[in-house]
Amino acid sequence: MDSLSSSPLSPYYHLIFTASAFLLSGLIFLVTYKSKSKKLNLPPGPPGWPVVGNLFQVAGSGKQFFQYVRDLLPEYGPIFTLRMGTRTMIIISSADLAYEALIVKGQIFASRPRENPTRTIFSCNKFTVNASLYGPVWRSLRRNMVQNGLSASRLKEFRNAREMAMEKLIDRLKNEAAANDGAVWVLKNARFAVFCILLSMCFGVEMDEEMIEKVDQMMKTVLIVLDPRLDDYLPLLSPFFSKQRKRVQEVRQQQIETLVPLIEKRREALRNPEKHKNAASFSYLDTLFDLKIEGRKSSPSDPEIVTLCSEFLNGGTDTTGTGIEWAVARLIENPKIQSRLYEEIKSTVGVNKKVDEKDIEKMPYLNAVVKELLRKHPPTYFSLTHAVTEPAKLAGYDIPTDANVEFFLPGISEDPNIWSDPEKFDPERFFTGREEADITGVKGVKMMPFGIGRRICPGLSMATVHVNLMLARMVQEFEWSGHPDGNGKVDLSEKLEFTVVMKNSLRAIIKPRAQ
Ligand code: HEM
Repeated sequence: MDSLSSSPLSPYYHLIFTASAFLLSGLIFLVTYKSKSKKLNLPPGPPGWPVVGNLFQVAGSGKQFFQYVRDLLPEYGPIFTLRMGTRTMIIISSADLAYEALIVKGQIFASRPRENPTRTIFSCNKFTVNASLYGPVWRSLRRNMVQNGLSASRLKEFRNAREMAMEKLIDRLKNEAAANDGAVWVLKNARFAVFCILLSMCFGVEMDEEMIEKVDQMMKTVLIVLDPRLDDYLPLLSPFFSKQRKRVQEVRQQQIETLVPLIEKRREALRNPEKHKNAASFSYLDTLFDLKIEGRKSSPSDPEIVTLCSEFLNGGTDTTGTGIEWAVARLIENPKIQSRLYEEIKSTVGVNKKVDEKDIEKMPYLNAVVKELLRKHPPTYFSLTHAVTEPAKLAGYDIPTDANVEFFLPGISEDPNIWSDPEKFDPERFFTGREEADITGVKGVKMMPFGIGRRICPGLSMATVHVNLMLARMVQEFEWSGHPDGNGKVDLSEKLEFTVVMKNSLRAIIKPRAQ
């Protein structure tokens, strides 16, 4: 995701003239760059300008970045280069090349690129699972998250938290609908529900709704300041961004001040369990206090713990919420799919019992709807940015170690060469077994909403449970239809907001199901 999941750079477009003033000083860079890139056989790409490369073409195009990339595919094919100021981006959009890079040459393509200064501050100098270079720190942090935080047995322990969050979600929807002639906002409510689950898994302490809102608001503020700026691509311009740099420091401070009290509260609960009977018996945070990191003597500091907890919360909140928003939109657009799903729910759990996560495995149609959802609407259109650990080759081109290697996911999951009717939202393709796809990529790649290979999303299993469970509960309780403002129809336009959400946030009408 990195730079790619951001909004376009158009607000900075006026700075184009300022940038021109720097062209001269950038000439030295250009000469060095040219002599370096001459020796390299980089993938082709649209011709750019000196120093700034394709940066202003992208920013001035008026298109979202993913749209800009999508429009280049017919001309430049499955692997091409964009030069964004000092960054070289290599964009890969074919299943075969993704498989070759991330599975066959998985170890070489498993690292991350250098970060911009803002990200370095929030990642505590790459001390997170997602940002760390391929090496001992990544191994220690990832192993801890997968084996201690997100293992199957740990996931079971949080069943209660999931059930409570589902109850709260249904109540919130009922109350909102009652106050608004049946209308509810989908993304906001789904996001909140998953955030509650992740918060309780992360901190293991009780929180009232006000505190939950406060942490959520803070996380959103962090995402906003993480949006890339022009000086991330043209560091020469950084003197113009001192106000923004100050803001970054303030937000980081605010993040620490919001989360450290929760960390302290958990420490206290662990020290005095008899006084904190409502605290969970386990939390992700517990695994961080004395975590051993290969090659390091000290366990994580409080600011590092803040960063690791934020990663846990951020990784699963918007991604899952976005998935639910698109799922509901598709069910409104296709009432037959919605009825069929409801019929499956009724025939699996009956009318009096609420769907729980054990039922999900017995619902092949629900599973097919969710898989089709992740194919057609991968919540992030780019996987996180990769980098190679050593100079490499892909499709005969050079991949230098300082390049950002980006995987454009819809290029794969909507490829007409590997999918029939890829444009169509059609769960039937998976339900009937007409088409199949191994989501982990091990047996071959056809879609990769969670990435594949060594850096595959460690939250895959949990996230799949969350999406299935939430969707099943929402459909079990309510019949969903379009809002009268859109004449009952849904507008499927997209926009980038960390994840790719609906351009017009989905407002739906809900009607409780007759029991
Ligand atoms: C529907 C929900 C989710 C989607 C679509 C999703 C998608 C992704 C993608 C595309 C990547 C990048 C893989 C790569 O680098 O090639 C990723 C990485 C990651 N995800 Fe998720 N994710 C989801 C939920 C979660 C959850 C619930 C968590 C944890 C609580 C999580 C934590 C992470 C972490 C830590 C990484 C970095 C892994 C690494 O660099 O080794 N994600 N995810």
